[in-house]
Amino acid sequence: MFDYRQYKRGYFMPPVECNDWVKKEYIDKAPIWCSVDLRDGNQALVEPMSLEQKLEFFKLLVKVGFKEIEVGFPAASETEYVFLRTLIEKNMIPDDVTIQVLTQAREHIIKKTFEAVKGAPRAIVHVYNSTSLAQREQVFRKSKEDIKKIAVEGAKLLKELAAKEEGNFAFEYSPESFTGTEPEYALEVCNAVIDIWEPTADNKCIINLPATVEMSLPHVFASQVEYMDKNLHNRENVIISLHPHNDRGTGVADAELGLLAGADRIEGTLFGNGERTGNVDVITLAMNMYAQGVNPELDLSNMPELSETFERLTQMKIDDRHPYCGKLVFAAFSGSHQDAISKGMHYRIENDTEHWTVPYLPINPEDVGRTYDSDVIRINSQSGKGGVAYVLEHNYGMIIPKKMREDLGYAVKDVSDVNHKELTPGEVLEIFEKRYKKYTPVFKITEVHFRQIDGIQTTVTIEKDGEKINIESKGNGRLDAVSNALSEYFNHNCDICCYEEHTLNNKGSESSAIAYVGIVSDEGKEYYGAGVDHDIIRASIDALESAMNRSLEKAE
Ligand SMILES: CC(=O)SCCNC(=O)CCNC(=O)[C@H](O)C(C)(C)COP(=O)(O)OP(=O)(O)OC[C@H]1O[C@@H](n2cnc3c(N)ncnc32)[C@H](O)[C@@H]1OP(=O)(O)O
Ligand SMILES: CC(C)C(=O)C(=O)O
Ligand SMILES: [Mg+2]
Repeated sequence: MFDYRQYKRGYFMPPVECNDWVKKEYIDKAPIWCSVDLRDGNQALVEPMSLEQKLEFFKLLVKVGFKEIEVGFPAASETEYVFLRTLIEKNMIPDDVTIQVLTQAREHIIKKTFEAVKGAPRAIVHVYNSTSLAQREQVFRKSKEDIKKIAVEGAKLLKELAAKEEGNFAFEYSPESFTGTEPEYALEVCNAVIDIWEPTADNKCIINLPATVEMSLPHVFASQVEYMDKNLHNRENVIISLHPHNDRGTGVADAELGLLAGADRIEGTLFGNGERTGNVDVITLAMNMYAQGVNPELDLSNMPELSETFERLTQMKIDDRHPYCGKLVFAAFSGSHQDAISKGMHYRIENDTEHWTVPYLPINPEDVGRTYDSDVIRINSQSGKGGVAYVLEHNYGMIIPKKMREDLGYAVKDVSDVNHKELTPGEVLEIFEKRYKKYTPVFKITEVHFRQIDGIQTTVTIEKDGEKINIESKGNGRLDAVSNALSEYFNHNCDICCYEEHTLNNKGSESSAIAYVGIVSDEGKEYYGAGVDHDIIRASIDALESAMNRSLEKAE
């Protein structure tokens, strides 16, 4: 049954208008980040991570710069318990990192959690119970008062056990399923918890507002957060944390608007792994800040390493289009994008190396460990001359003349179209060489001599149909003289419409020159050739020879 009428909106708006967040334009500082990869991310995996895998993941999170890491639900399984004990007993928790553990608001589970966390230098104990209308009615079958009591009893037990234990404990409470909870009621429960914990400036507590299941447009969530922000008791000593999931595909928007609405902290995961459609993706959030000139306070400079480790440890796959880290997110196949990127890159070098403004690339791919060579301009049948020229320049130092680019662009596009495949830079070079270098189906120039008498006089020896022929001619310059010789002999126009040359710095060999020559045929069509030689005259004559051959071949 595909019937929309079975669904209705399950969220609740705050009782008063809460839309001050609308006036804020952007997020101006990084929130407190808390990774929940090892808990929420892990509980969503087909095969939760082993001890060794969790240890490696923990090190990765520390390297990225998380200062708060939810390491698990120690009452859940032996692996979770042993992992936590290993971190503590082997002193693996850096001084500036605080671990966090999750527990249901149930006495035996809270007690087991405190046992597990014994000896930790610092820990956030995170307790939760569901508060939504649906969970109250269907799962717990309890009144609002009874559900609040679960939270209050849990909060009391945390305080009591922490007082008995040696250690530096902070507390976090989540009204789980907050997004399906009436905001006034969520507020009442959270305030009851805060009143028990009595947080101070030196010992703040965390109230975590989860979008356990995303139920609304992100602006509704932001209004709910703002309502809590404005009405929580002892607000200055409370850290408001958000924990968005991504059921509607707007987890990032929830987090961003929620931060505008007053939140201080974000719980999320790398690449958005997590229950169902995932937790909010911390990488996208952080990179969104970074791309607006705000320090995200996470080091995401080696995205390929992060991606590889994540995929290996979780068996999850990062989508090719995943923001900032997918394989294709910096790739431009289409002609107009390539052209703009290529021009933007040149503009950057010539005008402003300090700021990144290249069209179509929100950030510099090199910032996250990607390369221009293989990641940005990629060639297929959607590509254009700008992209093809960029690939040759970037990979082989060839600066294709503007006039020649269209001819080359269509030649490359056609090959890709016919073969139905992307072309590597090497294959683009091969097309260039086949088409323009030493292209001699009609004749070959075997010798050229010049004499400087009354301009330039030349004898050009060509080989045609197995025969050697000497042609005498003259011109204003050497190339002009050879062009005249060919034109006269073949009785075919060979006017030069394009001539450019530059040195080619081939790694490992002496530098050579490349010349590009374009000629106009009798029918007014342009034909191009290229030549490479240590001697620039030789390179130019080779280029002219190829262009003339193509022109004659077409005329035949
Ligand atoms: C949104 C989230 O991600 S929340 C985190 C979810 N993560 C996990 O659940 C992973 C780890 N969990 C587990 O390993 C197990 O659930 C355990 C070990 C914690 C508990 O196991 P069990 O007691 O066997 O099972 P279960 O979780 O089904 O318990 C259900 C009971 O706890 C109650 N309960 C569930 N959550 C809570 C809570 N947060 N606070 C208080 N009671 C709760 C239920 O109402 C139910 O009560 P009932 O026995 O009276 O019907
Ligand atoms: C435990 C809570 C915070 C949770 O994971 C959720 O509500 O999504
Ligand atoms: Mg969650």
